[in-house]
Amino acid sequence: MIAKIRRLVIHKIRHLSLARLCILFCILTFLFTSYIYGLVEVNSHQVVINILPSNEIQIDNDYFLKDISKQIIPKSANISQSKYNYLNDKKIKKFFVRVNENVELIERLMTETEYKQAIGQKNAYLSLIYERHDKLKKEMERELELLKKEEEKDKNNKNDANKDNDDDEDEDDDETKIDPKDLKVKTSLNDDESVSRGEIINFLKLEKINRKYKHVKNVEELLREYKVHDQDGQYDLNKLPNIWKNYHQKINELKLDNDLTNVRDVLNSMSSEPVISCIEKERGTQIKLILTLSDGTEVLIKPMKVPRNYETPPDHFYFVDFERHHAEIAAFHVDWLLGFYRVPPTVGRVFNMTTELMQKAEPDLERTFFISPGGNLCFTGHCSYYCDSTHAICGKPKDRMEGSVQLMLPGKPLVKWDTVRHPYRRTYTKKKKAEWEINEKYCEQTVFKNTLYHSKHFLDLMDLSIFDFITSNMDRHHYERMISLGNDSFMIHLDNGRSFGKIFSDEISILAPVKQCCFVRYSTFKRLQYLYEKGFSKLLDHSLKVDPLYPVLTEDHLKSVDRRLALIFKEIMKCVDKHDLTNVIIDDGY
Ligand SMILES: Nc1ncnc2c1ncn2[C@@H]1O[C@H](COP(=O)(O)OP(=O)(O)OP(=O)(O)O)[C@@H](O)[C@H]1O
Ligand SMILES: [Mn+2]
Repeated sequence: MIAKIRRLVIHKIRHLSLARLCILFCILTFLFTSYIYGLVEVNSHQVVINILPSNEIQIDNDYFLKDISKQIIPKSANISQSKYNYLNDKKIKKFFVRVNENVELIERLMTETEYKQAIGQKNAYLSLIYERHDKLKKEMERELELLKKEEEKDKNNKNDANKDNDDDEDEDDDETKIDPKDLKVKTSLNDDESVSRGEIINFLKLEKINRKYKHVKNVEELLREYKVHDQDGQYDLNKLPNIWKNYHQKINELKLDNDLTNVRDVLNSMSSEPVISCIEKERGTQIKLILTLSDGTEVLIKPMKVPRNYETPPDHFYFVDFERHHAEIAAFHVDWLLGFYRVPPTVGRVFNMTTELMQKAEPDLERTFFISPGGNLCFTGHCSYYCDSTHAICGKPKDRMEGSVQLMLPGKPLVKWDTVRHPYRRTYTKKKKAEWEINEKYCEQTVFKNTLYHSKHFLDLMDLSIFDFITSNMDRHHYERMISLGNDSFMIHLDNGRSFGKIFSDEISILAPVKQCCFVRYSTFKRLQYLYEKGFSKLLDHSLKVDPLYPVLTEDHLKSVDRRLALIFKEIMKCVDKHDLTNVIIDDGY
């Protein structure tokens, strides 16, 4: 009997281990096939399972730093100082002390006489520009009139001579006609003129006084004005999607909406609202989709093309670099931590390509969908770069696709945008260098002389350079502003898809505006110091935890932002050696 029981137990155990073996085998096969089919994405530091999270993303309220003046330390960000070796940089620490000792000088308001003098100088340059503009316009008008008179004469002559042969000539005439009304103001002074550094500093400082009296316009006012002048009810808030009430209306001349609750709601809805329609964004060099969500919100999608640890190959130029969805998401968080609020809310989302994209796509786009030999759903779309089947966007696996989702900001006819060519634009050619790359004096010789930068724009440009250096974005050819909110409205930091392409090296040329012009906005400096002292990468990682595609940045990417922050201080310190502290760190009241 005992022997019988023993045999039975042994048999059971054998059976059990066989079952265990079976389970183990199943798990291994699952992991292996998942890996092969891309269900599991291998990052440099951890394995992420790409499964759509629950609809509600949990957003941690603590991490968003609302206002620099309050300097809230996120409760849950427990920062271990020892991890950040750079914090021991004695020179940077000493520099902070020095800045602190000079706060009164930096923050000092101009005296009345200084103010009047600065305004006088600024207006003198402006009137010079407008005088020239008017003169040129009048000359053009005169020429146009002469041309018209000659034309009439010609016509009369032709009518008299032979009436048959005038078809070709008419076309030629059309090209020479430029309407003087379309003449853009040339904002730069002439080559033989110059503006001194001292003058520029005064122009920037007078903004601090101007700001006190400035009315900060917002989109809500534009809506009200529109209603007064136009009764078609196009912008009737009762009919407009909620996003207008909850976000767009609060965009103002200084920044996008930075109300934590609003932004949290926008991120939540963008990552979960059902898709109503899907079209391709026109005129893009790389594929971008515009989706309308069920709550009426319009969003811009950049699909995942490369994994998180993708590095731009050393032989690839910035202008052929792939756009990266994770870069768009990370850039939003960097901008928020820097306290700029100039990147529209951006969040990650996993799409069902069949039901959310293909079935909602316009016919032209829908036709580009196909099933790959690997059995995954793919599409190419239409664009000038990478919209061919070798670069198709394919589900990983089947029809699951990651993408960045960015809120589309309001545009025409309510809000007019202005696009400005960046003065430190690269050439977008393989061989030619831009002037700023070969001329160390480019800032004084060109930027100083542009009256557009005799305003807070100049320090906005420095902010943009700092932001782009941190995110390593070499693709800043233009910048845009909502000029309906005012001529000095903030620079919108759009199109960050080509950032975070370098991980282990830093592209110091992105910092050229700061290096050459040697200015940094005081509030930006304080913000950078705050991030440095608290641990930038730690805060950034913490911030990114709210995203459904976390981890958005690899650990090496995170390390790179710490490294770059330290480099920014080193460049500012060099500037201070050259020009003195109060001529570099400028308080323009913004
Ligand atoms: N979130 C947004 N809200 C409103 N308009 C936007 C938004 N994002 C982009 N746009 C508009 O679309 C334009 C093109 O966007 P983006 O720069 O991302 O595309 P692009 O095709 O990559 O440009 P390029 O490839 O030439 O650099 C922008 O200049 C802007 O006018
Ligand atoms: Mn672009």
